[in-house]
Amino acid sequence: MKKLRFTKMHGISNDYVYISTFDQPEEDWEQLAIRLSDRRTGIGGDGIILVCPSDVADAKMRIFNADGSEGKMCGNGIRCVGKFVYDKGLVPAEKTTITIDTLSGIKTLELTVKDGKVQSARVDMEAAILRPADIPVRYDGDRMIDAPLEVDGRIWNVTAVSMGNPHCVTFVDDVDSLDLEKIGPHFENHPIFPERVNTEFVKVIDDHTLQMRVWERGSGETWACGTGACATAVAACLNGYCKKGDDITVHLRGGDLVIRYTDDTVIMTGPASTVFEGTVEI
Ligand SMILES: N[C@H](CCC[C@H](N)C(=O)O)C(=O)O
Repeated sequence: MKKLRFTKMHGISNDYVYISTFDQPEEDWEQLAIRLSDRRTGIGGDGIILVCPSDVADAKMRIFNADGSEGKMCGNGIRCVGKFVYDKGLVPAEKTTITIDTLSGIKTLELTVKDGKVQSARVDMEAAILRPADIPVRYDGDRMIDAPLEVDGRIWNVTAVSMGNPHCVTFVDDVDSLDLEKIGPHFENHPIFPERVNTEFVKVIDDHTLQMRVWERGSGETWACGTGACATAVAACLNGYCKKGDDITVHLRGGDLVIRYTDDTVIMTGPASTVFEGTVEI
């Protein structure tokens, strides 16, 4: 029986099983993501994240959702990958600005370190993508902003944004009362999103504060979504609720992220936590 070493980590309760391939062999990650994510028969998580060697960055990450599908970017995940790489000495202790390669390109992180351990990270998430074909979303206009969309018999106004992965943002008067288990899958699998979609349900608190719940592609409702918080802040600016250049606090079920949307990039700042280490028989 083979054993696999893992580290359980989370970014404001968006939790993943982190596995290093610096010193462990490749496996069937799609199947393992399904098995290890199960909160009763597995380790439990919103998916698994691989921390791999890279020739072009300090490390490379791959993320697999709980249904085994591979995502192209994970905001809460990349902060934890930065913590994993630094805390385990995969970069020198003086190196607190690191790069992580992803399927959505190389991202730069500025790590906040205390007592030799990363507490949080400021991530340059790069430019928001708004061209429908690049999100992708089947939509004729040049950007999908505040557009009506029928989902499960109701009309919602949605804004489509990619942060390297697809997001559908809709603004509502109250997020706490939404039945995401019912409505989430209808958004996730809506035919206008050929690669499915992550959906953010957002209440505007004021011009620099948002409250958000998220139904993630491949994982269902998670307690936080970093790329989703970025897409939400971008959509709030595009819809006139918030202003470009301001720090926007996004309240998620698991905690807060601070997002700044400028003309050429999106900056996300938030915590990263290690819960426990272990080995699992596979
Ligand atoms: N479910 C997402 C990947 C995880 C993103 C999220 N956990 C984050 O923190 O950005 C997708 O399939 O695009």
